[in-house]
Amino acid sequence: MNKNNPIGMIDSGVGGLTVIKEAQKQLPNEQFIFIGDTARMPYGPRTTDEVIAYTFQMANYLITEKQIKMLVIACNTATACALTVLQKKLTIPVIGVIQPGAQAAQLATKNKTIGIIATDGTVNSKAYELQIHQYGADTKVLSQGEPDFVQLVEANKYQDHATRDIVMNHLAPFKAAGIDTLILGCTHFPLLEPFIREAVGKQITLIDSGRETIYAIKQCLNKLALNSDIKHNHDEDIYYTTSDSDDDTFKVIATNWLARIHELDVRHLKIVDNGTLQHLEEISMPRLILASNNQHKIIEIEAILNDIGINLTVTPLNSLGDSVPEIIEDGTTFEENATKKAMTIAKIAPNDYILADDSGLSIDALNGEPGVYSARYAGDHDDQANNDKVLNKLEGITSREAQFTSVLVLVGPNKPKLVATGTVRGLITDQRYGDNGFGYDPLFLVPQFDKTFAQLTANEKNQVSHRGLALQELGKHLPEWLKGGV
Ligand SMILES: O=c1[nH]c(=O)c2ncn([C@@H]3O[C@H](COP(=O)(O)OP(=O)(O)OP(=O)(O)O)[C@@H](O)[C@H]3O)c2[nH]1
Ligand SMILES: [Mg+2]
Repeated sequence: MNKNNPIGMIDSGVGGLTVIKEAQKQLPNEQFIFIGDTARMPYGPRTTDEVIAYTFQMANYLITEKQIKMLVIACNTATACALTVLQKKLTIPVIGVIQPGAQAAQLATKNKTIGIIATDGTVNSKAYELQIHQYGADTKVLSQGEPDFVQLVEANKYQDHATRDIVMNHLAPFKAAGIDTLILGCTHFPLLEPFIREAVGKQITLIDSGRETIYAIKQCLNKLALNSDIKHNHDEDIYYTTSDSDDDTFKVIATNWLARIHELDVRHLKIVDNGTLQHLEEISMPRLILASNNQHKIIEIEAILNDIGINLTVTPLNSLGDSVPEIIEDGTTFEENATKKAMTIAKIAPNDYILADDSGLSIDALNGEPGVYSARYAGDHDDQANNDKVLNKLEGITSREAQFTSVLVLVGPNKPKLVATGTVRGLITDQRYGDNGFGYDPLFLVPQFDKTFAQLTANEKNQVSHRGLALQELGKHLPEWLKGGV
């Protein structure tokens, strides 16, 4: 499991945003991908089987499409119904909100009397009681279902005056009940915290289960050495909803509640008949990052991919901005270097496909030189000096045979690396011919055309070049590779 992969978080709707908000504050290095199942909320009145099924669907999407390293169920009802089942079936760690909230409440209570407000589903499951009693069997627990609170928050009425009156009314019994600690046992409820606080009084400790869950996430990351070592900017977090794409209530609440400077990346997931979740654009267009700083190569690769019908959005490396680390090409083979390029970029873009090319010219009479040193044979990417060095070294030598090699390495989320090689044989001329192409192109004569690469059009070069052949080879294995996983 790659520790730089994102953490998935799921909820029935906007409630989990209270957990995300705390997580964004306390875990600056992690990237979060959130799903709010707004199309099927509220979960409170649903059957256990339904909640388990929905929770699995979201978990499956996040695991297969987003390669999450950990799942947080930021919903009390879903935790009560599905946590144990998910923990058994999934291979990644799964964390719920109930145990951390129960533990914090047990630590906070002095008079051993704890109140809980939650959805009916959570209250009926008795999940909090069970947990609380694990830490102290004699603690008195008073639970109250508050399904209306969820609806008020989801309808973006959590700051309304009328909502305040409802909260004051509903929570009045707790004042008389002698509790000293109240668990907000639904992740929607922290949005109502000011009203809840007013209703129960200052002396009562409010436990926000979601906030307590952050400690559990931290502990788990530490224990499994899964802390991301890249500082993810939380503006990269993605928020999915399952309701209609033109319903922007979620975005309004999320923008207001999370108060982030950049516009939130809110996307829509379609629920397909069999319960699978799909993001249509993401399905048709996975991103392919070309891990190369060589613009000539990028242009060639884009043109060839287009030619052979590989329909992916190609992202050049330089569009990733400052986050791209330096890649030291100290391998002894083209494959080693190409792998290094691909893996370095995969670390900063774990959810994308990455294609790297390492290539070079190998001259028979020079024992394969310049080979992996092609880019820096005489001077670093100094084509003029590199060409001169080749011509000088071959002066008086009649054997002019040479070969270009391109080794491509493709990596992708949860995929083994795919390697494809292309080679083209030719002759080194005694002077430069032609102006097209780059690198050693003016010295590399292709017998079939009796022209150097630099005298061929881009299209002609791509038909026979090492890079063109390597990409054709890659294309052959691509459909199978895209289907498979590690
Ligand atoms: O005349 C050429 N026609 C080609 O078609 C070609 N392909 C590779 N080369 C040479 O080999 C080096 C690769 O080195 P290389 O794989 O490290 O690439 P690079 O450093 O240029 O870019 P990057 O992909 O590493 O960012 C390049 O710089 C060139 O000198 C070529 N020369
Ligand atoms: Mg290079």
